[in-house]
Amino acid sequence: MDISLEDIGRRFNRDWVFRHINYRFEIGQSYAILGPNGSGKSTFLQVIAANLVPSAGHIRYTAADKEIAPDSLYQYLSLAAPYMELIEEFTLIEQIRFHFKLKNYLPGFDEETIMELLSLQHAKDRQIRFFSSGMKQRVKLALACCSDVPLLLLDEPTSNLDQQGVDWYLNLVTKTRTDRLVLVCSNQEKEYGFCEQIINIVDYKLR
Ligand SMILES: Nc1ncnc2c1ncn2[C@@H]1O[C@H](COP(=O)(O)OP(=O)(O)OP(=O)(O)O)[C@@H](O)[C@H]1O
Repeated sequence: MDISLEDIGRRFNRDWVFRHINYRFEIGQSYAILGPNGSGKSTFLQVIAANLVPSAGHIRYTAADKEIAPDSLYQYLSLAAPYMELIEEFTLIEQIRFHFKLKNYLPGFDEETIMELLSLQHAKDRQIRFFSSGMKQRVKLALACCSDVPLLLLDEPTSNLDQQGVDWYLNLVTKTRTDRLVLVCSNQEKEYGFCEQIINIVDYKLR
């Protein structure tokens, strides 16, 4: 999966969040999207995920030399973000089974290994709405990272995680990022230290 940004911009009403971004994201690389609160990181990620259309420019998605239409992109990506909700009424096992009806498991993972990875076997039949915010964050990250898709999008991946959770996330992402394109929106070094490339969204404001 490669993504080419051709002079893209996004505005809300008359305010440009970012403009004139020309960039190429390549498979096998991890990219950190940096910027302070409100600078446009999440908006940028939503545009890349084709959940928002760019207000200017074009995005080209290619996988195995074939162009992918933006409305098919959802099949190629997984996303973990604070604004992405789990299904609160589901039990943990129902949530996992539901997710993996829509996406395949990354090779080497299945229902059992994900449950082990989460260390939540005791909470298998508990509804998600009774989980702590840190437990929910671990579930979101495990579902996203263990899905067999070439594009992995992580927005503030360590939100609600304690130090042990941060180490758990780093271990998970190290195990699962090989041969994929990974984008991490962040303003905390601890969550993007593994990224080979850095993009500052503030470099693309009001130019
Ligand atoms: N749907 C919307 N309508 C209008 N303005 C919006 C909308 N979504 C975001 N914005 C504005 O776009 C700007 C960028 O917001 P965004 O959430 O992308 O920033 P961010 O860098 O991800 O912030 P944070 O680090 O706080 O999550 C902000 O000024 C925000 O108010």
